[in-house]
Amino acid sequence: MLSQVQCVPSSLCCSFLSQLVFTRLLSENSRPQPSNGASRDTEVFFHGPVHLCTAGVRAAFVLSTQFSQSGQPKDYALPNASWSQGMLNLYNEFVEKSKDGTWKRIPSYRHSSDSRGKESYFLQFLEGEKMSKDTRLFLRSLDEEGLGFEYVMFLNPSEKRMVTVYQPGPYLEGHPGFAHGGSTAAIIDSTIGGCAIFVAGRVMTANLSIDFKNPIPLGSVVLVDGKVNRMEGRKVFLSCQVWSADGQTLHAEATALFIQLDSLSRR
Ligand SMILES: CCCCCCCCCCCC(=O)SCCNC(=O)CCNC(=O)[C@H](O)C(C)(C)COP(=O)(O)OP(=O)(O)OC[C@H]1O[C@@H](n2cnc3c(N)ncnc32)[C@H](O)[C@@H]1OP(=O)(O)O
Repeated sequence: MLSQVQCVPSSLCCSFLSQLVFTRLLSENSRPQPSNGASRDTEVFFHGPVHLCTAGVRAAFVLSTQFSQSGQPKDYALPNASWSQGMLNLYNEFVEKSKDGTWKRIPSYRHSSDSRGKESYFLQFLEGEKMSKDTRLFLRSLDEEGLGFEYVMFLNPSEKRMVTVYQPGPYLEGHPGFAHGGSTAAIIDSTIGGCAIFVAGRVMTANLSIDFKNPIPLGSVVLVDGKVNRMEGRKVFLSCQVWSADGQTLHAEATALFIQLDSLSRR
């Protein structure tokens, strides 16, 4: 099957009120699912008015889950209870590879305003843009662990390569039991987007072409492996493959063109 995907939105803009409504929808209608199994019980419906009391409690919950106990922004690229053993194994493998500096784990925050960690050079370019504190980065837009995009990225600077250890959750369902192709496109776009930002600073996706080879079961673990192939002026050419954790199944292959938005070159 050959499909072309262009233009994946990079962020979701949520007002505070819509966050409250959204978190209530989640609390009323969803139950965290075991991440190692596909779930069909993932549709969200609105049943009634939002009670302020409940919303307040939910808001407090949301805020408390976005910050660690030290008050620092929560780094979402660390293991949580929804990660399967397969996810942990791949994560540990790359943590091990990071000990000599070859690879570098990329921290990941929910809001653009959380992007000031010392290693978050990928996201610093957002600081100059007018985004409110309530603006959520697309792949981190859910409040509960394991439902959507669970992932951690590792950068290999010398190879201009980024791998993402990725476990799609039940909210990303397309065909029953499998990840929607748009969600696969989003994780590919973000993985190679990180590569492109690393070599070229501020960039946008101009073209993303994906061959979907085999469906990705929800709750399974895949490795998204992207790299920069070459740069020509402002054009950054990249490629990416999505493999099952055991390396036996090629789920998707992609090529992409990103365009550098200004002359700021980071490498
Ligand atoms: C770790 C943290 C993780 C976090 C990392 C987070 C990463 C997030 C990644 C998300 C990225 C996105 O989804 S971004 C959202 C989706 N993308 C967009 O919305 C982009 C919309 N398009 C645009 O804004 C524009 O078209 C641009 C910026 C792409 C290009 O406009 P421009 O700057 O005026 O450049 P332009 O002169 O048109 O083109 C420059 C050169 O590129 C070529 N070019 C332009 N577009 C194309 C194209 N589609 N296919 C072929 N070639 C093209 C032109 O021919 C030209 O070549 P020559 O004549 O020089 O040879």
